Amino acid sequence: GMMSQAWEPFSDALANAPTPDALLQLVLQFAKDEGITLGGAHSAQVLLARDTRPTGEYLLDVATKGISAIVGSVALDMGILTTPQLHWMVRNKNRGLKASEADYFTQITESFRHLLELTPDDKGIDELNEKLIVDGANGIGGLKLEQIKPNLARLDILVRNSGKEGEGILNERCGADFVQKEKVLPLGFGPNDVGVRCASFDGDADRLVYFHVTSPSKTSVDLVDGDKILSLFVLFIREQLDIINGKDNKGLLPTRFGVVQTAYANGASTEFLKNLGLEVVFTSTGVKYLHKKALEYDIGVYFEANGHGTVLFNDDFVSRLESLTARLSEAAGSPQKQAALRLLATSQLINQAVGDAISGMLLVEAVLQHKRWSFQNWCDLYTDLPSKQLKVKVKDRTAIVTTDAERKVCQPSGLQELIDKEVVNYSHGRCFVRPSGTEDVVRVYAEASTVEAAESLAKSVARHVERILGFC
Ligand SMILES: CC(=O)N[C@H]1[C@@H](OP(=O)(O)O)O[C@H](CO)[C@@H](O)[C@@H]1O
Repeated sequence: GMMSQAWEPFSDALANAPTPDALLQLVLQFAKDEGITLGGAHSAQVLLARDTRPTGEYLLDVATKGISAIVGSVALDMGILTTPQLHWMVRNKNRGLKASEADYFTQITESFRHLLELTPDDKGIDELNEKLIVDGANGIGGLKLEQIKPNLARLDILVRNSGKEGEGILNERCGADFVQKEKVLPLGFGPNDVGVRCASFDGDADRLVYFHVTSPSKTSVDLVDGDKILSLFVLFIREQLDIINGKDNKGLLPTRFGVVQTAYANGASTEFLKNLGLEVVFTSTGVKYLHKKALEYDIGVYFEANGHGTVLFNDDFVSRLESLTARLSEAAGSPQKQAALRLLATSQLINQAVGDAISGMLLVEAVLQHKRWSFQNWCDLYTDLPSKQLKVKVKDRTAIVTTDAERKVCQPSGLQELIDKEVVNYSHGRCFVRPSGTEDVVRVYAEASTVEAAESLAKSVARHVERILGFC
């Protein structure tokens, strides 16, 4: 799982230790405070993996030395992997399950095949729907996808920016972050791709977005971001739960089904989900918050708009689901049994440890085939409100303190009132500011009914932030 948040100050202190001796003292003090016996009977296995960048080997070497310096701990080099593969391995190892890369591939390709077998008979697939072009961001995800491609039935996948030697630089003008933020074609895509379904991974393959090339003469794309991927998953899971439980959720498998978003979720997606009668909750930005919240449900779906997310199935719920499928064994072809089997296969396919572009993509593909939906059907679920994000460099970004899942500012006083005064001038206006957790900037996000209005709202609020916090 995620590192305990209470340990974050310690990890910050470690990273900033001024001397080797200070570092040693920090480790000793921390071990004492936390009651950790160093060099005791308990050993620790630390699983390491790296990406394709030239720095990888050096980093692996120093990490191995660091781990070996702690008596009783052993470093295991798992090779070159995507981030979600490594998370999956750690989770499986801690549960005493098979945890090799071959096991990962077998699990996702088998559960994908199983889901396709459970597609209703009357629903076929046309040729266009089988075609999928994937932008691998010149990272590790494209290489891994090439490996499993031959084992994926009913999918004709072409990988570009595949990470092969010499094809391009990691994340440069390609990848999920680029496509989602810039809303333009990644390198290697062009007029010949009009009408074909395309997906973009990020460099370490933990984010996924989809897009369509709109016209041969334009570089802009129709984007399907994390919010719409979440909405597709939610519709599919709800459909299966409704088959099992009826619309009142009082049937064979009463289920607590929750959806978790952040303030960056497009307002149109939240409205869409609420109109389905779903419980939508908000957390602060960052997967560690979303993941924790999603664990509170029998089935918890979370996504950041940037394409990072997954679907979590609670262990008890999976046991109930398994015994239900066993009980329904007499009626193998019954709709309820089929729906229960689809949920089980979904829990096997989608990574339970962290967001995973490869397994997420396979679930998208299985659901589109299940629903017999084109990319356009999916796009038309709802229309995104235009939005704009800006970064403001200030003297001290931590002067901004937020509340209500970062949607309101409580410090410095007066700033929230200024934002509110701007927002009322815009139809469908929404705006929030927060200090970034990964860059030394304040992020401004605005939404409104037109692109121009969203930009203008974001700029007005950015000016207030600069004035109050001091531009730098
Ligand atoms: C607006 C945005 O995209 N924020 C990103 C970014 O966090 P910030 O705290 O906004 O810098 O990096 C995080 C880690 O990758 C990611 O989880 C998050 O969604």
